[in-house]
Amino acid sequence: MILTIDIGNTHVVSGILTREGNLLFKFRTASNKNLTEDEYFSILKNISDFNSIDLKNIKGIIISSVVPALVDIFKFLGKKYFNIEPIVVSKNINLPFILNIPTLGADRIINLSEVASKYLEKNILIFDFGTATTYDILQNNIYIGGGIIPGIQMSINSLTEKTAKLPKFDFKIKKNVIGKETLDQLESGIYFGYIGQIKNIIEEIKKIIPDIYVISTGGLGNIPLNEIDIYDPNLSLSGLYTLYNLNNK
Ligand SMILES: Nc1ncnc2c1ncn2[C@@H]1O[C@H](COP(=O)(O)OP(=O)(O)OP(=O)(O)O)[C@@H](O)[C@H]1O
Ligand SMILES: CC(C)(CO)[C@@H](O)C(=O)NCCC(=O)O
Ligand SMILES: [K+]
Repeated sequence: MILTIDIGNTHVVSGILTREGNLLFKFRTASNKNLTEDEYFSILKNISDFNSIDLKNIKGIIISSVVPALVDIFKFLGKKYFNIEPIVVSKNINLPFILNIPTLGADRIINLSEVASKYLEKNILIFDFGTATTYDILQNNIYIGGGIIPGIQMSINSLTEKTAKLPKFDFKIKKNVIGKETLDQLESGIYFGYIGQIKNIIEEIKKIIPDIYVISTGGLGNIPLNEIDIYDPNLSLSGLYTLYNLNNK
């Protein structure tokens, strides 16, 4: 079995897959810099027991992180509990696409790796709706660039934290762009405003690459937009597995 660990700014998403790549289960923990490798292991052990998985079968670990302070904790975990030196995703490992931009986040590298190996013939645009929303473009298997905007939850949080009278609310699909009460107005504004940003970005990119195939991922990526061709909530996890196989000597 293989353990995949995707460390984001809000959540760490871990997965356990069979050697053949079947996902047995995945779980989310907060990206807590104060947690030790022992505390994280006890969470992993509990959830594995619940799923009747014997962790002694783990033979490989791969980590991607956009939080530098959290990488060591998971490397320690690998060594202490599994006697494994985890593979850490960076631009310096074997990648199935060409990457010439040195600053790209590891979470974006894993998404790109998965689409590069899965959709060999296509030009691809990936949206990832995490803490930040990112978009990335792969053309002829070369990473040509992308963009970064505030995440949906982050936009909601800053709007309600910086104002005395605006209540907390959840992102949800709305029919009315004209809101009535405050809550209704917040929901409508964020929904149509956010969707509008995404539509406009896709429209502008299609002026440059008309035949681009659009994939979305991330917890809030399941937004109903005709412009998005598919939603793949496990893109990051599959990407980690793909990179494990490319880099496991
Ligand atoms: N399994 C889930 N159940 C309920 N909500 C979810 C689930 N997964 C994601 N979400 C929601 O979607 C949001 C985005 O999730 P995602 O895992 O893509 O990114 P994140 O954890 O917020 O950010 P990052 O990956 O940058 O840490 C979460 O903040 C959460 O509100
Ligand atoms: C943009 C985020 C925060 C998205 O998680 C992450 O990918 C990151 O910190 N990236 C580093 C900068 C870059 O991707 O260009
Ligand atoms: K993520």
